[in-house]
Amino acid sequence: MAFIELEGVEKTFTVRRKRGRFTRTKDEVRAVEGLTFGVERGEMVGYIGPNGAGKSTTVKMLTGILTPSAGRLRVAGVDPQKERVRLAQRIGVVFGQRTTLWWDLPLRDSFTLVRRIYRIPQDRFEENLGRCVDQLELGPLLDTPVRQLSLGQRMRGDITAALLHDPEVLYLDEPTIGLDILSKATVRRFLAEVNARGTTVLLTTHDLQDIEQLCRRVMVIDHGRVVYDGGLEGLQGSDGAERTLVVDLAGPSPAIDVDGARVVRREGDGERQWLAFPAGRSAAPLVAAVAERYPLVDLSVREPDIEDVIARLYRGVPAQAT
Ligand SMILES: Nc1ncnc2c1ncn2[C@@H]1O[C@H](COP(=O)(O)OP(=O)(O)OP(=O)(O)O)[C@@H](O)[C@H]1O
Repeated sequence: MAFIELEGVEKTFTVRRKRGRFTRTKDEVRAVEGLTFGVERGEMVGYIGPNGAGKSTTVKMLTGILTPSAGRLRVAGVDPQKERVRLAQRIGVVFGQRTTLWWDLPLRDSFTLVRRIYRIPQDRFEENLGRCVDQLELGPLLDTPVRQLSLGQRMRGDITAALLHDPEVLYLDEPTIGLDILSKATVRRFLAEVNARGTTVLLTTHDLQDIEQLCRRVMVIDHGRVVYDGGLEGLQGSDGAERTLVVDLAGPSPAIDVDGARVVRREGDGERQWLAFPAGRSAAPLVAAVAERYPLVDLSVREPDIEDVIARLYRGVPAQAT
């Protein structure tokens, strides 16, 4: 059995809506339907999808906050709904949009409270705190009340709070949202290190650079279903994705006309042109065709833009999955 395992998991919300003065109707929202996947111990997996895809609902079920309407779910062998408190000792959660720290207390006191809540032995607490403070550069901030911290500083505090009890699994929901470039780099470096030490990480983010830099595996979810599960490279080579051949010609030229590619951009009088072609196809025949008919001086191939590929993937999924 995988470390995190979901089998046919569904979650339906019933929403009561007022229609007219006396009538109310019940609408069903299927947040997650038939979700099946496994994550092995020690993996770091990107869990991405458009707004409303069902990501938060999944994480809430994995932490035991929500109960699935159907299906089976296990985290580290534990059923989150039945043993939520026991599971809490083994997982850490960071929600980028809201803090779990105490607003009026200095950062240091928030960490002490976390120690008491999780009953963390003093030596383990000190060792973990020391490492986080050091790597996340929190030393000068320990006596600052949380409300006075910048978003990036607060986020680093939240990540620390989630790791003090040595969780085996870490769920991260938008851990770099709103951070400046330096804070993002610090947080990413730290998360890579946390994962390298053996913590299993499920990372939800809209910043695809987080995924590119941290995750070998990515799951794309849309309308409550997994629509892609694999490496980022596979996503770049998936249906509809395109690579671009950039060609430099010896002089002005009309739009290049060759089979299997189309000009998407021309610079100057056509000395430089960009040709899009399916990502899964080899560039060699295309290069040969261009070289035969045009005065080719230089060329390069660009991989598909990952944002673009994912946008296509989202659009390609039918709105009403059956
Ligand atoms: N408590 C609730 N009651 C009713 N509907 C809900 C509830 N929670 C979520 N939903 C609906 O379930 C669907 C999935 O929502 P969810 O929050 O899981 O998406 P998400 O992928 O996390 O989105 P985002 O990227 O915006 O956070 C949406 O249609 C949402 O409106």
